[in-house]
Formats: sequence, C-alpha cells, structure tokens
Amino acid sequence: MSSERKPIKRIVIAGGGTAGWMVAAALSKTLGKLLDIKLIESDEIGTVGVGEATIPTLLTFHSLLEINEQEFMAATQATFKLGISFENWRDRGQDYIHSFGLTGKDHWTAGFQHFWLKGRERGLAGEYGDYCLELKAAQQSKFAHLPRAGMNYAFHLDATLYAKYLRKFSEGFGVQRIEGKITEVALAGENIAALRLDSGALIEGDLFIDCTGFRGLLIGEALGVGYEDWSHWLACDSAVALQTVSTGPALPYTRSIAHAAGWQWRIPLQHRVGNGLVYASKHIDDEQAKQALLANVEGEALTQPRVLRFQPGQRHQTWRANCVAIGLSSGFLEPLESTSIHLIQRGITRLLQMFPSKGICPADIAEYNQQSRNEIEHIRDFIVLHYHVTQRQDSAFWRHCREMSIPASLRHRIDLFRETARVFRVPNELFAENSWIQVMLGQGILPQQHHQVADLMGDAELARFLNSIRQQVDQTVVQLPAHQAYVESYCRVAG
Ligand SMILES: Cc1cc2nc3c(=O)[nH]c(=O)nc-3n(C[C@H](O)[C@H](O)[C@H](O)COP(=O)(O)OP(=O)(O)OC[C@H]3O[C@@H](n4cnc5c(N)ncnc54)[C@H](O)[C@@H]3O)c2cc1C
Repeated sequence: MSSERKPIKRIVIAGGGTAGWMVAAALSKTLGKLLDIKLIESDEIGTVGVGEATIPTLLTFHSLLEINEQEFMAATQATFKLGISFENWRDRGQDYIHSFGLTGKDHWTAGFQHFWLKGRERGLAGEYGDYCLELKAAQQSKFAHLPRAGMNYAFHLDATLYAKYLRKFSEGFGVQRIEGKITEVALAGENIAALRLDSGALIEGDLFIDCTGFRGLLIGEALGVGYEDWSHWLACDSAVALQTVSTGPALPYTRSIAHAAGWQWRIPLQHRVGNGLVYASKHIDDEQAKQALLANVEGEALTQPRVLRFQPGQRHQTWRANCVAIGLSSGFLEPLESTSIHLIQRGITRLLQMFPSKGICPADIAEYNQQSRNEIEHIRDFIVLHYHVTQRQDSAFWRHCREMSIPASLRHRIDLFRETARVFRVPNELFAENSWIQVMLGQGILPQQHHQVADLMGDAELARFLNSIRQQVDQTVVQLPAHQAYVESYCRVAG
C-alpha cells in the first residue's frame, strides 16, 4: 500500500459525457489551482446522448460552481421542472404527480398526511396534492421564482448542450481536453499508470476518473471490478429514444406514461421534446418498442429512433486503487426518477470531500464505497416501489412486477406506511418523506390508520387548518405566469 501514498496532482478524466464534464467543472473550479486536469474524449465514440431530466439537487451543484442560471438555461435550451406526472402507473386511466414540493404542514409528532387522512375520513379534505404549491402549479402549467426559495424546481436540459456548456466552463478553469480513443490502460501493480490513445500518445496520471459510460473501460475492463445485477427487481433493460418538434407550450414537468411492458418519457425543452420508451426486452422486442413509441409521440420526429441497452445494477466498488468511477460506468438503475445526474453530482461531492491530496488511503476508499452503496440502494428501493405497488394486471410485465419479491428495506417501508401512515427519512437519503408519501398514495396504498394527534382536532378546527393551506396554495398559483411565458422572458435562446 505504501506505493499508493503519493501526492495526487495529475488527474485524468476518461470520457466527456455529462459525467466527465461535470467532474471536470467541479474539480477545476474548486481545486484547479492545485491540480493538472486532463479530460480525454472521443468524438467518434460519442456520448449516450440521453439524460435530460434532473432533480432539484442540481441547483446546489450549480450554486457551488457559481453558474448563472439564466445563462445556463439559455445555453442548454432548458425549461423548468416541478415534478413527474405518473400516468397509468397505478392502473390504466389513473394519474398522479410526484412533485418536488412539500405538502401541507407537519406537526413535530406527525406528518401532514395524518391530518389529511383524518380530514378525508371526515369528508373535510380534498386531494392530497391540493395542499402542495409545486403540484398545483405543475397541473396548471405555471412557474415563477418565488422569494425565499418558495418554489422547489429542477430543469429539463439538452444533454449534449450541457456537456458543451460545462466544457467551456472547465476549459476556463484550466482543464485540458484531449481528443482521442483510449486503446490501452497501462497498469502498475494494482494502479493505473497511464492511458494509451489511438494516436500513440501516453497520458499519465496519479488519479483516474472513469467516465467512459456503460463500458466502464477503466474500472471494469482494466481493473476487473464486477457488476451487481438488479434486473430481478428492475425488469427494464432497454430504451428507444427519439426527439420530436414541440407542438405546444412546454410543460413544467416530465411525463412518465406506463405502457404494457415499460413506460414512456416526454421531456419538453425550449427547442424540441425528448421522448423515449423504457422497456423490458423479455416482454417486447426492439421493433415493437419502436412502433409503440412512434405511435405515441406528438409532433414530427427530428431523429431516428435509437435503441439503448442497459443493465440495472451497480459496480461492486466505485473506487478501486487510483480509479474512481462516476456516471454510467459506476452503475445505472433506470431513468424513472431522473436520479443519474444526481448520482454523478454526489460522486463528485464525495470525491471532493475525501480528496486524497496527500495520497490515497484505504479508509477513504472504504468510506466512499459504503456511502455510494447506501445512496444507490435507497434510490433503487424508491424506483422498485413504482413498479411493485400497482393494480395493473393487464400484461405479463405488470403481473411480474406485482408478484416479484422486493428488497427487505422496501418491504419494511411499504408495511410501515400501509399500517401506520408513517415514513421516516434516514440522514443522507435522497428522497424525503413527502416523496415516499406522494408515490405510495399515488400508487394506491391507503394507510389503515393515522396518528392520534390528528384526532385532537375537532371538525371545525381541522377544516380551518386544511382550508387555510389550500387557499394559500390556490392564491399563489393564480398569480403565477404561464411556464412557457416565464421561460421566454427569463432565458429565451437568442435567434
Ligand atoms: C435511456 C436513458 C435515459 C436516461 N435519462 C436520464 C434522465 O432523464 N435523467 C438523468 O439524470 N439521467 C438519465 N440517464 C442517465 C444519463 O444519461 C447519464 O447518467 C449521463 O448521460 C452520464 O453519462 P456518462 O457521462 O456516464 O456516459 P456517456 O454519455 O456514455 O459518456 C461516455 C464518454 O466516454 C467516452 N469514451 C468511451 N469510451 C472511450 C474510449 N475508448 N476512448 C475515449 N473516450 C471514450 C465517450 O466518447 C463519452 O465522451 C438516462 C440514461 C439512459 C440510458
């Protein structure tokens, strides 16, 4: 191990997709003065070219990088996103929105859902979503920035333009981009010593970041770190993607529409719409998937349908020796809750917090890997929830999802909510209580009881409490501008 304890000065990032350029941007902005950072990418290989829906944590990343939001949105043709509309997931013809907002007001002993359940029982409450600003704004296609971060939001963005934007940003902080295909990974003991390019050039480094996408050229192929397969919980392993022209104002939310053997996404950008069908190849073939997508897009196609294959799961280790895998090389669940870019961002933050300036130590590696594992397993459970808790029985795919065994950690959460309406968030978990509640209610779980503290309120008091929240939401939403108009005035792309 002593050979590993050498100061880290030369960073080589392999791959220039969203992951590679996000790593380059964050490292160069924070530690650029101390490091020599090179990024190798191959125009010939290209990027995965999808990954256009984000979650609110991206705002934190941009604020750390001091990125100007208007400039970023104009450069990436971005729109605002307030949540995801899940259509036909619980059953055909039934929809709900998982919004980024908070719903109602909690009491310290019991979350708002307990008061809402009591109100529902007494005929005093509306829909659960009526008490959430972001959800109501999404339904009415409205948006504005509100004082004191009063509206939680994320973005829909063009992934190719985002990488381009971050490239310019990173080069401004001294990152050196090298065009070329990596043909060989040269090892020195258990470490990576250098990457050989097709030009013959040898790029040496102290720390290598594997951002080469699904292939995991460094972490998987060179260092032999295996992959844990989660396809027994996540049956979808393929997607077909297609871009279309916009046919109307951009919605401030992603649409996720369940199909017989998967689901379809619809991501509205300023200049076009991103569409795709995520499916289980065991249940439909590529041609059927393409036809199902083409039959369900609005607007003229701008590209040919493109099939992508993936394996849901994660690397056994995301940091091994002097190589850290970030992005698709480290694992991929599936796009349902738009969590991949978030996981890239978390990998970067963790690396910066544990940056091995004075040399790599095994304790850092172990801590990094444990944190990565906890994080992705939590997100995995949340995604599996959407598939498993469904009333759909109309296809072999949905019957499989209903009947499959699920992780024990998820089983516990579902049982706890079903029996007691309680949800607890463990520190550092991505999805907070309100996300779990919105999805569990949306998928059709109605808790059997509520906390007694809600019974202490008489009908009149409870009605006043619920109505005051709803009125506040309605009064705010009515004053918001249309999302499309807001985007046009805030960050319209010139020309
Ligand atoms: C169908 C689908 C939908 C998705 N939707 C979302 C979403 O809505 N939201 C979200 O957050 N995420 C989404 N993702 C995930 C998201 O696309 C990725 O997390 C993100 O694009 C990062 O990819 P990457 O940079 O790791 O890999 P890639 O984009 O594949 O980039 C790999 C890079 O490595 C380079 N490279 C590879 N091999 C070599 C070599 N030999 N030599 C030199 N360079 C090489 C390539 O040229 C490229 O620059 C989706 C993924 C899929 C498959």
